[in-house]
Amino acid sequence: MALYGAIEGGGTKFICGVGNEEGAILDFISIPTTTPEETLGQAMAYFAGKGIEAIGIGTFGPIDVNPSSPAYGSVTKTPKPHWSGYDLIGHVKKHLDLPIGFDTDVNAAALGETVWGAAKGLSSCLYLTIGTGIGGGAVVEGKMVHGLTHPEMGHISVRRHPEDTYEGFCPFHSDCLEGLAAGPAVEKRWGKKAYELDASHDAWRFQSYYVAQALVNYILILSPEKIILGGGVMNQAHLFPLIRAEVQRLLNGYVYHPAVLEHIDDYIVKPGLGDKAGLSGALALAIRAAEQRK
Ligand SMILES: Nc1ncnc2c1ncn2[C@@H]1O[C@H](COP(=O)(O)OP(=O)(O)OP(=O)(O)O)[C@@H](O)[C@H]1O
Ligand SMILES: [Zn+2]
Repeated sequence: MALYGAIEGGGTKFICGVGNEEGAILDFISIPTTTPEETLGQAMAYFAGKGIEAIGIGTFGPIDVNPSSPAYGSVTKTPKPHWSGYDLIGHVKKHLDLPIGFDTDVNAAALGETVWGAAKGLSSCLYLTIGTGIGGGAVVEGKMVHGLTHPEMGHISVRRHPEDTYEGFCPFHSDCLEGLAAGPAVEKRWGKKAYELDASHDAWRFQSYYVAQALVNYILILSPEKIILGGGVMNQAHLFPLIRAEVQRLLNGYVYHPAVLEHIDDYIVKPGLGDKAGLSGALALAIRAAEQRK
């Protein structure tokens, strides 16, 4: 069976793996994210001699995902030191003469989930990660959503909880969704690590208030057939029922579909691919890139 390379590029680590078209990850390594040359140098050394047919890259952004743009495949303007403007695809091409699939980590994860995971068999799904930041990706009618650039679902505006006095930490918008509900916001607001807050803590009432508002907006705009919530903060599994109930409260019967009205436990779910959603998504990107070359 043919082998494919996958890279999940994150702010703290790059995970590189080799898998097959059944979605099996046969091997992977984790490389710390330092400078682009150092990190990608190690990644390219890993793939050398592995016999892969194509490579998929799902990465943190913002990135240029427009194939007709001169900067396609590069990181665009980011506050992250060393990475602004870096040509990721250019680096990979110097080492591997293969079809390359390229997208955001979250668009890749959404794709992987529709191919092998919780949204298998569906033509749409939304994947939201709530970690150090908040990022969302979506597949609609079988394709990742792109436009002017790529979606930036973490930075939407949400209504403030009336009891919340925390100013928010987003350097661009202060109290956007990410500024109020990513892991660092929870920790700064309460002065404790998120995993130290027990299930009855007010933190989770605030958290579900914000995340549910975001999901309601995504539901109303994109109408995804499945919503998948990943990222470190969602390890707090008790958030799922809180978020589902709040989504139903906010929609108030308006989206008249059994998925939302009756089967919401099966509509807003954790990743079917677990902590491999991003890497499997990159694998799915590689397979798509190989198919498009044919
Ligand atoms: N068990 C947990 N409970 C609550 N919060 C957690 C838990 N584990 C990690 N977090 C929080 O999640 C954040 C890290 O998220 P994650 O593990 O998804 O890493 P990440 O890849 O750096 O995030 P990002 O996708 O934004 O780059 C931290 O703010 C951390 O406090
Ligand atoms: Zn923001």
